[in-house]
Formats: sequence, structure tokens, C-alpha cells
Amino acid sequence: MKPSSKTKNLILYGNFIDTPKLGKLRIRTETILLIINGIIEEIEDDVCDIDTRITDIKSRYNNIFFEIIDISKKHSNGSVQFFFPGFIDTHCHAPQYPNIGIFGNTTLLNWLEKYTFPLEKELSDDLIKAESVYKKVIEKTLQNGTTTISYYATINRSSTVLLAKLCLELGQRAFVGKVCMDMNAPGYYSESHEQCIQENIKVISDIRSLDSKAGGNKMVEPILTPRFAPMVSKKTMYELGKISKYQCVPIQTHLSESFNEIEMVKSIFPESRDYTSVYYDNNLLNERTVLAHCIHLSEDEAKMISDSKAGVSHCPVSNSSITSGECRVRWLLDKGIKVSLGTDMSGGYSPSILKTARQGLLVSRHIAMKTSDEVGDKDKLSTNEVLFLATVGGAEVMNLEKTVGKFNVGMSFDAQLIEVGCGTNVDVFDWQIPSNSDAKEVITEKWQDLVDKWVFLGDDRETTKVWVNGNQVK
Ligand SMILES: O=c1[nH]c(=O)c2nc[nH]c2[nH]1
Ligand SMILES: [Zn+2]
Repeated sequence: MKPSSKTKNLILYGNFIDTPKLGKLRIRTETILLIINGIIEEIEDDVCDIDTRITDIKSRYNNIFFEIIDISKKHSNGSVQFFFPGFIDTHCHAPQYPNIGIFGNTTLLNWLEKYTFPLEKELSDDLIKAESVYKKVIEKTLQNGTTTISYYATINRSSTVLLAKLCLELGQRAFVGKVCMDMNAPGYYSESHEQCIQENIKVISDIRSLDSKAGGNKMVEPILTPRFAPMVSKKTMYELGKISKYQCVPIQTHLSESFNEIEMVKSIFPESRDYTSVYYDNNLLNERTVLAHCIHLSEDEAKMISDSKAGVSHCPVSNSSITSGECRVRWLLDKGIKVSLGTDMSGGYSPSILKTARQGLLVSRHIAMKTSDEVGDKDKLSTNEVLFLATVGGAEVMNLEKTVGKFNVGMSFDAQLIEVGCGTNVDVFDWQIPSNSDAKEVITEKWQDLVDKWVFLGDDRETTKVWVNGNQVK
């Protein structure tokens, strides 16, 4: 590929860790990644003489400017660094950001009424307020290493397009959806079927034209966002399904989050066999659908999801906070269902996918404690598995697995630089740092331990730099 002067061309040298397969860490040390126009152009492992390699690369590329980042040495402060793929948050409500941490003792339906709809209505009407909130949520998630995210905006078109514009400006890869709710919604925050469809069509075209003006790299894409079955009419669901198919637009919605919600769905849609069937019967279940929560599913429902190739956004912080339940992730994975992680702010209180991964691991252990020993161990998710959900799993659910989520040639450089032992929560002692004199297995074990420490103790301070498509955004 021909390098351009606009995007950064990088030569990176040192430690790269990712999780191309569920449960497995891929650890590369003394590795060079060559990034041209934001894309990983070359990967070379076991490079000892970095200076010679740099000279060679520069001469092959006519001595254009490369930023060189060498993290191979132990830092003078005793810390260790490694590159890790950027996180993918597959479920986040941008306008709810001011409410993170505020949920009291509510559960889903009264939480929506008390906290959520009034705030979304405010940000739907007041674009100045919306802009300040959206900027904050984009900045905060980027600071926490989230390079791709799927946002729910509000029911208002302008406020939705504004969010897409800000994602482009601040450099976050994003899906942005106008929330649809044309039935059983509160009078002050609802729309008609016609409004919903017309406004959605405009949102799709507005977001696509913003993206093409910015280079047409699909950095920001529209996503159809019927809020959840109890608040979307059948004809709207059906119409959105058609738009999804003919305009190739993904869909995001909620499914099977709380018992009260499931009862509501049963009474509103008695003709459908279960909650998942409501989406299936009304044209919304396909390989581009992202289903948040999926906690209380039956075997039949899981099979429908697996057959349709839709993906799941597991939101363990939200599920614990508003006491929705425990999603059986292993059970879903065993059925071949794609699973990812979502912060679900503000049902979830944290903008961090690292924290979400940690909570996902702990929730899996709560499930394990309720099952028999033998089966229980199987239910436990490991750090490597939750990191997979946070990266490759997210890419699969958003159908971006050829673009982001791991370090392979041809993929976009969406990444974070992690520094552990830099004086924050993650204390690392000298003997815990891999060294060239260690045996190969010892090096692997030490890296695994460092990654485990990061997952359990880290926060945004360990994420020292972030890139999206080769552009540094932190
Ligand atoms: O976690 C959730 N957040 C929401 O905003 C919402 N709306 C319907 N169901 C929902 N669940
Ligand atoms: Zn949600």
C-alpha cells in the first residue's frame, strides 16, 4: 500500500499481546509491526537488530516519515509495556452518561421511568447539552481503551447525527443509532411509526454522508435501534428489518433482561412463542443483529439466536447493578453464539471495558458456585476468555472481524499501549518481569501473570496511549 502523508505511518517494536482464539493469549516479543496509513502492513517476530530493520524499512518506503515507538526495554521506573488491541464496547447509551452511578435500588422498568427517559428527553431537545455529554462519553471511553463502540443516541435525529459527527471528530470508530420507540412509550418521549421510519432513513443517509466526507473509511456507521420489543410496534419492527436487509444496516436492541420485561412482552405479543420469537417473527433477527443482555433465555431461544447468527452483548456491570440477573456466557458460547461485552452505561456504571471484563469473569464464577463442582468449573470464564470477548468477540458481533480485534496483517491498527508497574494500582516486582534469561515457558507464565494483574487491578492509567486506524487518540 502507498503511504499517505495524512495518516500516521508507524514502526512499532516490542511486546504485542492479543487473543485471536477464545482462551488463548498470543504473546509476541521482539516484534515489529509496520503500520502504513493506519493498516498493519507487516509483522516480523524475533527481531534482534531493530536498527538494521528500521533502515531497511525506510529505504523500501523511500525514506518517508515514520514515527518509531520502541517499547522493548524495561522502563527506568521498573514498568513493562505491551500493545493490546483496542476494546470493543458493543452496547452503550451515550445520553445516559450523566447518570452513571445513579440507579439506587431500581430494576429495569422503574429505572427507565425514573432516571433514563427524562434524561434522554432532555438531551433529545437540547443539543448544546447533548454535545457536552457526548464529548465526555467519547473521551472517557477512548481514555479507557475503547476504540470501537456501538451507541444508542436518543429518539431525535439531530441529536443522533450530532453524536456521529463527534465520534468522527474525536476519532472513535462507532456505530450510532437513533432510538425507536413508537408504542407504550411515555407521552413526553415517543414518536409515531411514520416519524420513526422517515427519521431513520434520514439518519442513515446523514451518517453515511458524514463518513464519506471524512474519507469514507466507515469509521462511523448507522445502526437501527428499536429500543426493545415492549416499546416498538410490529409494523415498525418489520419495516426496520426491511431497511436492515436492503440498505445493509446492522440492528441493535435489548432482549430478555428482566422478568417484568419478559412478562410485558408476553402480554403484548401473545401470538409469538417467546421474547426472541417476537424479533424473529417481525423480521429483526439476522446476522447483523446485536442483542444486549440475553439473560433469561430458553433453549429454544438460544437455538434461534445461534441459527440466525445474531450476536450477544453481555453487560455484566449493568446486570449486577440493576439486578437483572446472570447471563450464562459459557452456555451461549457452547452453542456457537457470538458473545461480546457492553458497558451498557448507565445501567452499567463504568465506561471501562476492562472493568466490564473483570465483572464478566466474576459473574461467571457466581454461576459456577450455583452449579455442581464438575460442571461449575466449566462455567468459569478465564481472563483470556473475557479479553477475547472484549476484543475479537466484539469484532465478530459487529461483523468487523476482518478489520479490528487482533494484530494481523491487513487489519486496522486499533490498539492501546498498556504499561503495568508504573506506580498505580498494579504493583509489579522485578522478578515478575519476563527477561531474556528466562526459559520460554517461564516467559509465557510471567506474561500471563502480568496480563491477569492488569485485568484485575488496572484502570485507565495503565492505558497510556490509544490509536484508532493508526491515529493516536490518547
Ligand atoms: O439496559 C437497558 N438500558 C436501556 O436504556 C433500556 N431500554 C430498554 N431496555 C433497556 N435496558
Ligand atoms: Zn441498554
